[in-house]
Amino acid sequence: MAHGPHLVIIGVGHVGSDVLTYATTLGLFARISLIDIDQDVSKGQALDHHQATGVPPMLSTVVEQADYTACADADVIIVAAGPSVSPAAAESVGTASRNSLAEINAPVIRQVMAGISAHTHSAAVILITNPLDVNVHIASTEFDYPRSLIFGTGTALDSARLRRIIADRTGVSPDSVQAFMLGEHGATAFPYLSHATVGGLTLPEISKILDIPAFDHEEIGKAVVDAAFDVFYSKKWTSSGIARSAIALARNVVLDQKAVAPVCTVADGVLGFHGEVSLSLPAIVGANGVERHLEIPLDDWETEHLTISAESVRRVYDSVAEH
Ligand SMILES: NC(=O)c1ccc[n+]([C@@H]2O[C@H](COP(=O)([O-])OP(=O)(O)OC[C@H]3O[C@@H](n4cnc5c(N)ncnc54)[C@H](O)[C@@H]3O)[C@@H](O)[C@H]2O)c1
Repeated sequence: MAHGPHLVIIGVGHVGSDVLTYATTLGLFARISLIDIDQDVSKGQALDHHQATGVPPMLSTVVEQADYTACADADVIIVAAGPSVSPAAAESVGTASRNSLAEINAPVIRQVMAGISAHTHSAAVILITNPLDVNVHIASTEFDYPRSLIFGTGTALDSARLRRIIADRTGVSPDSVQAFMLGEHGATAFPYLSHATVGGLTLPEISKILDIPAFDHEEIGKAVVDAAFDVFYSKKWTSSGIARSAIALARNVVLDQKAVAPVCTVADGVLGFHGEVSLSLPAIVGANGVERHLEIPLDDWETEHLTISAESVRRVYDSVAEH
């Protein structure tokens, strides 16, 4: 048995398989266990990636097919189980709504959480499956699992897209951009531009210095939300950005980075929420999972959009809640 950090990936379809690729490339884990309801898929992925670790200069990570008993000594569990929106379904209703997955993926998350919590209560569980915020609420409120250890990638991915857009418009590296999307991972996600910076400068300051058009929150918010569909309608799924986001969060846990990231958790005792909904807000992520939320200042537009987002998530959650 390999010693060192242990990652379990549950669901190794398009997204889980990219998570696996980034995880092996990063070399952060000594052992990676794969669980999928389709055992041919988990077996094939495990064999393929285990063989790939023979290629220099990759590390000798053990990649194995597994069942839920592997969760017992996991440090991080990443969940990408359950279907995505099918391009055919999206075409027939004219939109690819993540919320349309609630009915099919709520039972998947209940099955996955039952499997995990039968074997561990100490691994950080990072959820990817959509509708993300609803699934985080189910996992966090219906199971006796430490809440701080359950979180979703949430708007970490949307924030990466936002940083990329601001970087492209200002002509600087995304590394120099500090900016978050907040709220629902979905249509109502909104940009937190009042406190976005480029190289420490506010957006109005950098726009003036570079003599570029001012950033408008409605326009840029729509550009970020649409960015997912630009990928989806051409490639038919999205996987790279989300996989990198999930692995970045796993790294924050394994290396106890205390990084500030917009992750999805039950909002409780922050910005007027009392556990009624899960959505993405800036939080400190380290070895103990989501260690604390930051009570951020919001302007009127941001406050209004946070309320819209919370209402949207809660409505979908109520449609699949088990009372
Ligand atoms: N949060 C995000 O930003 C984000 C981004 C992209 C995709 N997603 C979501 O990630 C999920 C996976 O997307 P995908 O494109 O990889 O789908 P996919 O259909 O390619 O893969 C899903 C995998 O889950 C497995 N699975 C299904 N039910 C299971 C169960 N009960 N237990 C274990 N495994 C199970 C399937 O066999 C399959 O291998 C979808 O819900 C999708 O919407 C989220």
